[in-house]
Amino acid sequence: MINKYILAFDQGTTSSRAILFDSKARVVGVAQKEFKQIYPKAGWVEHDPLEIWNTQVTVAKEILKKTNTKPEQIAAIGITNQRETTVVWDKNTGKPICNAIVWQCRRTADICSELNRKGFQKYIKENTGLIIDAYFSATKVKWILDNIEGAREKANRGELLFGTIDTWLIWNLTKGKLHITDYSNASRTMMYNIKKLQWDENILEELDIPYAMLPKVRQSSEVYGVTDRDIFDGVEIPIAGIAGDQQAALFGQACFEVGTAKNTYGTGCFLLMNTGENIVKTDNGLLTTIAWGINGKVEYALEGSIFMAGAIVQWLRDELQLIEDVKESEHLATKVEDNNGVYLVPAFVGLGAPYWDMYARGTIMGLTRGANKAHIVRAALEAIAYQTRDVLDTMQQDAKTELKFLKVDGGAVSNNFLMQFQSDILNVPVYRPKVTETTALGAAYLSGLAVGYWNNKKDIVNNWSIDRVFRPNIDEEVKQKLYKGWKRAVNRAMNWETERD
Ligand SMILES: Nc1ncnc2c1ncn2[C@@H]1O[C@H](COP(=O)(O)OP(=O)(O)O)[C@@H](O)[C@H]1O
Ligand SMILES: O=P(O)(O)OC[C@H](O)CO
Repeated sequence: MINKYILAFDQGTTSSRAILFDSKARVVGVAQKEFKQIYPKAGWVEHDPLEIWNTQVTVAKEILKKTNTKPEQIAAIGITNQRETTVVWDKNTGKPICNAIVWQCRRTADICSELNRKGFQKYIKENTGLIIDAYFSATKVKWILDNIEGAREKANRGELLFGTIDTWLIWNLTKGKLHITDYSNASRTMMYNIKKLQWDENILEELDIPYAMLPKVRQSSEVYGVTDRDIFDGVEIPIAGIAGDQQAALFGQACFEVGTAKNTYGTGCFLLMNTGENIVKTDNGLLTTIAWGINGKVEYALEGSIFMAGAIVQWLRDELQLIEDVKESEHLATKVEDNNGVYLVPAFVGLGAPYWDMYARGTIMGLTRGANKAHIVRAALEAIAYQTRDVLDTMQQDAKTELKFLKVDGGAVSNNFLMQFQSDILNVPVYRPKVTETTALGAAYLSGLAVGYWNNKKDIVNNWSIDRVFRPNIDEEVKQKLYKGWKRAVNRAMNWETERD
């Protein structure tokens, strides 16, 4: 019998990846392609949807070739994606009517301020679990309909479709047969009612978004359909799992028990805690989100979304050119004894949880003549850990629970300095698993469960194993002083831009 594998598509903010997993959840191979980040104006971020599709399908084909795998050896495809990023395309031509508006894009801040002024905060929080912010898809769709020529008329005639990246990929994989998303992605749009489990008519009406544009919401693990024959050498591969990347990582980290949590360190940082079938009320800057829908049951999570994490290190590399490679950041940070009073507040696209300040901007504070580039690099890494502490403190308070350990994953967890400092500043052990591709793994599990490749969650728990544990090892007084400095620095960064700007 030929070996069967699961193919995961991990469509992230900076790259498209295809990862092949075997039944022990081992990575058989990875193919990855970066794509263009488009910054048309300060605070705006776009992607070309066609480039996203092309890079994703190219890496999928590449990984099959690289590992000598035939399409018929793929038991199922699981899809995970950068969330909230909004694509609107013409149903008849299949062509996007403009670039995708990326989750980080701030162009709809004023639409959000208007919703705030009209007093929609409570309704949005109670029904979508979210905080009104340019981060989520709803105002991005409104912006497209209001600003792209002819869009509103076409939408009213039922000719336009909206989708997050999962929806866009599946539409293309099935040549327009499926226009679907899953609960976890729908819950990030700010127009999905997470209590009633349906698109929210009141929000759609307020933003003037036609219902006909919206995808059908499905479970995160079920066979939705098959890939078009033209894509993988005449073979139809089942598409059987969908989840937003952060929820997929929660699944891949086997955080199935209520109160277990993971933090993913990629472009941003996303800390999610499983709250089971309960919607935990939070008024302190966290989000309530759908973790996944599986076997007819929907489970929820609390989320702290941090917009800039690993991306700060890329900025040090690409814009300041302080380092040549992101890996160098660890060496530089450990070359100095401490941050020398330097704080970097990475509010480049505003601040997410728990501050939610669309008008905050990046700052470097506490510079003196003694500050050198190693201090700035260290401050950048420390900022990732401080932001995580801000979120975790709030989460423990809201969920009325104390975390015993934090599971971590994502590109930046290879940085040992960052992981140790994270444990120090949280005062919680940090568990780094052997497979840190947990986002892709989560999508693989969701699809594998749907086709019987894996039997149940127990298989997943058994596959999870630790690479290294980082334990708190810092003087209490030093820790407190450091964190206090961070809080002061954040204060200075907040509200830098104003609505008028
Ligand atoms: N050794 C490292 N130290 C610090 N940051 C790192 C390191 N390796 C990778 N990163 C950061 O991790 C991010 C990439 O992680 P990844 O999980 O691939 O992100 P995404 O899915 O958001 O594209 C980049 O922002 C990069 O700067
Ligand atoms: O592409 P990532 O991994 O940074 O994830 C982006 C998030 O899904 C945004 O909500």
